[in-house]
Amino acid sequence: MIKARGLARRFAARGRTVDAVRGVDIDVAEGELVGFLGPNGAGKTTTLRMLTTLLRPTSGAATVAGCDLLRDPLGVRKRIGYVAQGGGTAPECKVSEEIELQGRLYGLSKADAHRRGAELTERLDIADLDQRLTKTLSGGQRRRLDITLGLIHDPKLVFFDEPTTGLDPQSRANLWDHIRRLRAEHGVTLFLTTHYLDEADSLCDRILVIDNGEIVAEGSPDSLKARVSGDGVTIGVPAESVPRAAEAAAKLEGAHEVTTTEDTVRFRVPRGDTALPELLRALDTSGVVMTSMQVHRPTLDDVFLTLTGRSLRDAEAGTGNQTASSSEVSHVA
Ligand SMILES: Nc1ncnc2c1ncn2[C@@H]1O[C@H](COP(=O)(O)OP(=O)(O)OP(=O)(O)O)[C@@H](O)[C@H]1O
Repeated sequence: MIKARGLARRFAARGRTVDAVRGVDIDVAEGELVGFLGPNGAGKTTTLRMLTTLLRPTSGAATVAGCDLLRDPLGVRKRIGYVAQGGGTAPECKVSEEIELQGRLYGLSKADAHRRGAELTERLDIADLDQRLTKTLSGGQRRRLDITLGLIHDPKLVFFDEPTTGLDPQSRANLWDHIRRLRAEHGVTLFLTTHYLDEADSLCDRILVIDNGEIVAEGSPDSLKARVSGDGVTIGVPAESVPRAAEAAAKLEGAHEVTTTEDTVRFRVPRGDTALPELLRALDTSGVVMTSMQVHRPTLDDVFLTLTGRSLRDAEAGTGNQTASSSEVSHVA
């Protein structure tokens, strides 16, 4: 469904150049649900905009839904759906009018637009909202309307840009269910961007991890997590015992990545559950009283940390969108 090779995009802004995407290869097979995961500013939206013909690549080539991205952008547009980050609904429009308008834009007859709209809103549990003004919808309802609009022309490949950003946890889980059902019942291929680790983990068959414009890892959530060697263990100890506790942890078989804070010791071991009794004995012998203990299976954040040396959460907080405020000087093709 998607085959991209060396896709790159450079922006020039205020005399500076930003290599937003640095030659990525992407393969997505029919029926897959693939997530594009990375921190703010990693290049997710830029890649998505290239794949959906909204932005011309600086270099590289791609086939999307059977059409050549550069030679046949119209063919690509007809065959794909795109659910953008902010959504595109007009606030004073009724839901039914918005759906009809979108259908007509894609060349459907009024009757077909209504039929298809009714089918989708029914599946997305917003069928009873068709007479409401779009500005009165909740965040979750609005996202489901955005999805209806993106799927009105029955595309076989749909791009979602951060589908659940801004939603509360319950609405997010609800939207995930809808997305899963769309795939199961319509056989749609889905490509979504996200910076939520739990979203990528629970929703996607396969994840591409992007950082700084480059794909740094790719695989199923489980296979990515299997790359992180071992469980993470964090123990709390009184400040004066930290050096002794760290020493005891480092002596455990297979222990690595031992780090300390003022009152905790963290490390990785192949099996956290079996290492703990041994650690407790060692701490006892050294006269250290443990105040708390946590063992966690590897997460996608650990994967990101292992790959880049930074936690995805820190990357979010720290380096985000350095040039977000710079004006765009390179325009959409
Ligand atoms: N029009 C533009 N002009 C200049 N720089 C841009 C432009 N669009 C994006 N960039 C820069 O390219 C880099 C990648 O941005 P992009 O929006 O693709 O990241 P992202 O991973 O989608 O981030 P987010 O999760 O915040 O949406 C960032 O450094 C961004 O500031």
